Amino acid sequence: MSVTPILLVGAGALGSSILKGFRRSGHISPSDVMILDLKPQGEAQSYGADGAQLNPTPEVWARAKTIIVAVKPQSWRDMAKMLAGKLDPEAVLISVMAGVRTKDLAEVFAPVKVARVMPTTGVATGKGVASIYAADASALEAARFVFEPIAATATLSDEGLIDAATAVSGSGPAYVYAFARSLEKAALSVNLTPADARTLARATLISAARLLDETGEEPDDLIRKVASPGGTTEAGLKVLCADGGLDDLIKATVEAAFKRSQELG
Ligand SMILES: NC(=O)C1=CN([C@@H]2O[C@H](COP(=O)(O)OP(=O)(O)OC[C@H]3O[C@@H](n4cnc5c(N)ncnc54)[C@H](O)[C@@H]3O)[C@@H](O)[C@H]2O)C=CC1
Ligand SMILES: O=C(O)[C@@H]1CCC=N1
Repeated sequence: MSVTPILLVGAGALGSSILKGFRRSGHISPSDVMILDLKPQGEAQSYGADGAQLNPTPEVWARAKTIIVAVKPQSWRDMAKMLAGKLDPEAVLISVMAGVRTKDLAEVFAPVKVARVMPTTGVATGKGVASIYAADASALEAARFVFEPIAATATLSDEGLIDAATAVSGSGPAYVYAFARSLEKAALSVNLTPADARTLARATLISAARLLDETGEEPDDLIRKVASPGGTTEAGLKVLCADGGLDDLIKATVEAAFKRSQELG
């Protein structure tokens, strides 16, 4: 199976993160990448300088073996008008768009095979998260080849689960950043300086995540190691988790994102 050259359509927040991930992992080199974007910015430009083809002619991009579509769900049909009928029939199209269904993509791009992937912007670090769904074996293989070196992956058995993955991990980094923001604000309210509040909130989140990663321990076990009986953490957790409040809030958050993902297509 030949995965390259890869055509990335849309080098915005996520597309650029994917490019940065390729740079980190080295499994796809810039010379194996073509980029189509209406207004190519930073990472796309620097890929161009390093050998990627930036907005090449259709004769050139039509040779792509893998097409990664990373435009907004609302603009995919406009983008499709430009690509449909011009792609290599043996190519695989990987959509990272929330909500847009395989059935709709296949209708426009057949006989090109389709995979759906829901990554996080963390792929930029080479340690993102990506959920993968493809009914076709070659499409699944291509999606794994592209994303496994830059993300912890989950292969989903049913396309409907992509909406769930979108709500949990696709959107998830923003929930974590929102928590960081709240912790920083709270640090100010107990009189830390803005600079210290920023450092402590961020470093706490990063070091806690690192411990979760490196120890493989369950959150409950890690909580027990922080929370002394009758101590400060216990006092804080009594507020944070009172009456299942945190569970309820996160559940409602994920359900709202899940519903929106179902609507987006
Ligand atoms: N940002 C994120 O964390 C995640 C985003 N996604 C999905 O990735 C997709 C892209 O999202 P973002 O990167 O956040 O959006 P974005 O707005 O930052 O990037 C979209 C890019 O597509 C380009 N574009 C639009 N129409 C085009 C066309 N016809 N031809 C070529 N380029 C075109 C724009 O110039 C822009 O650079 C969305 O479908 C979203 O659902 C999925 C997972 C995570
Ligand atoms: O907010 C969104 O719709 C996209 C999908 C997951 C993350 N960002």
